[in-house]
Amino acid sequence: MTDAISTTGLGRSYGAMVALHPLTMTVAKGEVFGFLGHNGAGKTTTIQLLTTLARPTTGRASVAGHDILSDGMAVRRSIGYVPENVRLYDTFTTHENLLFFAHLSAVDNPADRVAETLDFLGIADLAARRVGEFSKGMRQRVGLAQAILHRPAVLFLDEPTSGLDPMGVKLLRRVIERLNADGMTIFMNTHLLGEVARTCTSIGILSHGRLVFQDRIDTVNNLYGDEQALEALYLSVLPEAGRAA
Ligand SMILES: Nc1ncnc2c1ncn2[C@@H]1O[C@H](COP(=O)(O)OP(=O)(O)OP(=O)(O)O)[C@@H](O)[C@H]1O
Repeated sequence: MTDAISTTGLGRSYGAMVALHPLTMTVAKGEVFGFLGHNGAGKTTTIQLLTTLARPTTGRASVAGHDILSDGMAVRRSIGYVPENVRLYDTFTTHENLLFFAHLSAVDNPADRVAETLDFLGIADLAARRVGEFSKGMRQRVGLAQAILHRPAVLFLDEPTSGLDPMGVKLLRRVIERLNADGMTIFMNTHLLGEVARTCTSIGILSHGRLVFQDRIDTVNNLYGDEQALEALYLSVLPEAGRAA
């Protein structure tokens, strides 16, 4: 299997509102895929379908080799997901939260795995603190720890940099690189073109629920050069965004 994600005509409507028009695309194993698009373009909807949190109204998809409709449990076991607003148990400490999730996902040696994951992310100092008192950026980091506890094949990140300070963004970039170097495929929704140019190996751009661009980032960089040029590409496929800018 070479594709981490494969969709065929995958779509979702809410009543008359089409959030995602039938989407056919693949993300190869080992990619860091950046999913771009304006507010309301359908990025979160796509992640919700691929993580089995929402059911498609058309089409199908497989994630880590498992069908999202017929084998949702296997999909959920193979993925990690950090939503834009991480949900944690506020009265528990970081360690208690992670231990709980480690038991839920039946990892071997849960306490060791929690400690390793906290060390890996450089947040061991948060272990004994209660999550309810954390800033958004701190919660994001604990959410990321939770998402990678079971070493998923595919990691979904929805706006992972929102709430992070510049140092946090830099640390996240390094974490993504290290996870990817270990073979994890990363699928991230983001608005930060600079991060995409630096971190991603391929990109897709959604506009009003339709995929309007997909290519490898080195091709984009060769064609368009630097970050400003990626912005120019982005605005050229989203003409209405260009007018608003
Ligand atoms: N549960 C829902 N009920 C009705 N409409 C919805 C629902 N969820 C999403 N939508 C609509 O689907 C469209 C796509 O939303 P989505 O959240 O996927 O966009 P997005 O690209 O993630 O946006 P953002 O960058 O602002 O997070 C929007 O028009 C949104 O209003």
